[in-house]
Amino acid sequence: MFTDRLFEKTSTIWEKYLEHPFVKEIGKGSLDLDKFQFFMEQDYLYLIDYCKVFALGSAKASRLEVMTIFSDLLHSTLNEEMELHRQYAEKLGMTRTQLENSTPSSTLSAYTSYMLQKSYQGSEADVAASVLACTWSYNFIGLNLAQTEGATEHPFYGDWINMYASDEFSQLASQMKQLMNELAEEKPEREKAELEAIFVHCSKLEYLFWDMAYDKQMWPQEISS
Ligand SMILES: Cc1ncc(CO)c(N)n1
Repeated sequence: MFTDRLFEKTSTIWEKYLEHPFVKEIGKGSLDLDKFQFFMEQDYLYLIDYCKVFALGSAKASRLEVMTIFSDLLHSTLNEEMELHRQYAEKLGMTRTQLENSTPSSTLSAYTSYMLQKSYQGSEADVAASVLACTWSYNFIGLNLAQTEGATEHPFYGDWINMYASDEFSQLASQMKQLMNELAEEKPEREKAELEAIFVHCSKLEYLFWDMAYDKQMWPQEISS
């Protein structure tokens, strides 16, 4: 299957997610709150653009079935995944307005600009390739962290792990994989290679996003005003 090929191609990068200190410290429950807060602020902005990408998928869908998958993902991201961020923001003493108006980091811009550009320009298959690494890798990480002793019961980070390891989120990830397989099946090798390149690029950007969060990377000090 096409997604097996994608997984093989990115397995080294994906293994590195699990070794990343940000991910490991969420699992241990020891991650500094300020790093997590920075991550959630950037991730909320990320999810706003991610929703737009799903909307583009719906607009470009050739069949109602595909339109439904993209719109279901849009709906659950807006109402379930982003609700997790709103709840964490409340615990961290942030208002919704603050959450929506954070300054986008350079890594965030690089990531969402890339997904949006591929999705505006390309077909429904390009949209699927642009979002697949996101949905799938968070489920991969969530399921992995859920195996760590006590991680899902952690009073602060447990909710985050439970969201991405949940049956509902696993269902969304497998729907996306299935859709990618269906859409790639009929494509010539040249187009498959293009879809693979999008997936690899997004997988690398996912790694950069963990790095950005752990180091709370914004713009260089001298140009950040
Ligand atoms: C950066 C990033 N990738 C993927 C997901 C999963 O939806 C997320 N919340 N944030």
